Amino acid sequence: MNKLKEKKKKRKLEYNTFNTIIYLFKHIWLWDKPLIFYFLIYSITAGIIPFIGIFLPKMIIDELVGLKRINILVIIIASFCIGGLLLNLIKVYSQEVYWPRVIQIRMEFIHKIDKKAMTMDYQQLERVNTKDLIQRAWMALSGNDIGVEGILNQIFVLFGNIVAFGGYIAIISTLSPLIVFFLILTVGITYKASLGEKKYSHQVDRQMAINERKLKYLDKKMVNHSLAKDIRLYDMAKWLTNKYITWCNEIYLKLKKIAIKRFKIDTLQGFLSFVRNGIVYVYLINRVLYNGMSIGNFTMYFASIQGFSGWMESVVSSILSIRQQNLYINDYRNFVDAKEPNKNDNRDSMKKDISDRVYKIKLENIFFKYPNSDNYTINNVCIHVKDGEKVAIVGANGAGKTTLIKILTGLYKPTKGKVVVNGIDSTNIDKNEYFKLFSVVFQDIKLYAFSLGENISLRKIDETDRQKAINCLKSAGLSDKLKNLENGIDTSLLKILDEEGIVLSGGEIQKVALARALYKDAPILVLDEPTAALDPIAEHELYEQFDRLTKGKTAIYISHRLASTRFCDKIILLDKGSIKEYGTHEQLMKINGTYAKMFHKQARYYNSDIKDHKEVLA
Ligand SMILES: Nc1ncnc2c1ncn2[C@@H]1O[C@H](COP(=O)(O)OP(=O)(O)OP(=O)(O)O)[C@@H](O)[C@H]1O
Repeated sequence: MNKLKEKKKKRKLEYNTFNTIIYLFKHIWLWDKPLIFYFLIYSITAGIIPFIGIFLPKMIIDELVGLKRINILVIIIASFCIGGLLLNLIKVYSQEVYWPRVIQIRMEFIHKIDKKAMTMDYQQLERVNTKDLIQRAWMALSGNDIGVEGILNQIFVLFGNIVAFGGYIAIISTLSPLIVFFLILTVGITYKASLGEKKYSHQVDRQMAINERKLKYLDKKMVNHSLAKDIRLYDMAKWLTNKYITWCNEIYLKLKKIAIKRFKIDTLQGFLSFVRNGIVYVYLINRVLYNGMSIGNFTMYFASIQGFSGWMESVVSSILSIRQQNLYINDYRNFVDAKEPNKNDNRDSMKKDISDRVYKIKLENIFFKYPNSDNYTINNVCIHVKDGEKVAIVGANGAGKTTLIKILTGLYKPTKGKVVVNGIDSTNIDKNEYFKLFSVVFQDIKLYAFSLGENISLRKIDETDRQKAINCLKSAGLSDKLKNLENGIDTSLLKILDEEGIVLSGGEIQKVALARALYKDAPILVLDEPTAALDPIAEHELYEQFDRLTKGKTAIYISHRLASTRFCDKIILLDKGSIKEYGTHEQLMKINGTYAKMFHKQARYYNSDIKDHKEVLA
């Protein structure tokens, strides 16, 4: 029983329908005030128009059956037609003005998801849960009939119906309040049945968010050009297709269940409407035959009852739909408006404590555990980096080097311990100010299908210091490439948005990333395996220029090529998340531990390479 209550409690919506409507209109007021005006105009005209079709036939029939005055008939028909035409024009105009604006509002809401995803805590974003939340939030904005647009469209219709309500009630209640009650009863039964179906279909949609995420992932992989080689050479098509079919089938089975529920409700609705019309016909014919109801009134009442039934069905469907759309908007708000657990709102500004770009960084007893992991990936790490120092972090695959960099740069919050910059705990420093301290090149470099210049500055091209971007590209070793580009830094990268876009090699991409880091010109340069994709000459040149590239900066350098670490003041050997050895190259060689062993092993393969470096260093 308690479990059931708990389940019910969990399912309770955070924002009720009324709250959501206020939320939406607050945003519309903020983004597009005139839309509310068009909204009202549409509602009023849409509410009045149906009564033209109800009153016009009655008045014509009354006149034809009664006094038969041609001039009065002409006046009636002309005034109703002109009035109807004008109202229709206003309604259609406001509708046509309305829909592109509503799409614009949807775009604004979509952008709120983007903004949230771009600014939220990185660690939080990485979680699978967050990915599902984002997928569900997207659903609220995935079309014209769903979520934000769906609810606005329905409110649009509902407002029109509310205006019509007064008119219908006034007409039908003069006939018989029992008929009104009977009509409401039949519609009430359909409402109740449909509500269950709508809730069920939303639950299915929520589960589908997971299926859709899986399918999207697979879709992207199957058409991804960079995977096309593997797909062919490893004959992966069958394997991927099987997964695709399995996941598609899961979706199909869920949709089938909804379809069956809908079929049952539609059948019930059809049956009720058949019974309702039959009873109303019998009642009205009886009144004409035995109670002296005029043909004009028969026409008016019949049209009103038909209109009212249609009206009620439309109101019920609008209310159901609004309630259903609110479930999607709850999902949206649960992502967009959720408070982040890792967000630190109580930050000091670091600027007052720091002068002349001098940064002393201390990692104090850092422990870090990934979610759902039992073991610490980083285990009691203490590092002190002085200003301008060059520090290398080495270690086997999976030792925790990249994780440590993510902690240092503020992307991950340590599970225990703290990162201290110039004596201030980094959690007390404004996140954006903190990020400004680092120029980082990670292993998984991403290029954007924009111009080369924009890929360097990560700003609009007219906000880019073009000469600085060119200099950075040259420093990163792309002088020759740049010379060959007809449009220089205006050349588009990738062949996604521009057919003329260029495709860079792995090494060139790494150089672009280095140029990007140099352009940012942050006081601390962090390079995670910057030479992994470089040819020996380019690698050689990078070592040669290393001092110049990092001049005046603190540099942290992850590399598997131990020869490169000799440029550094300190070397940290990480093993299973702990610091195993710590010192200069000479010191570590002297103690003849793991570093020395790794160095000797590599030296056998890179012997000639090392000789070259010695020459460079000499
Ligand atoms: N996002 C993540 N979620 C869970 N575990 C992770 C995540 N990223 C890395 N790990 C795990 O943490 C460990 C350390 O990974 P990390 O990438 O820091 O190692 P690394 O020393 O940089 O390795 P490499 O030299 O191969 O780049 C690995 O065992 C890895 O599986």
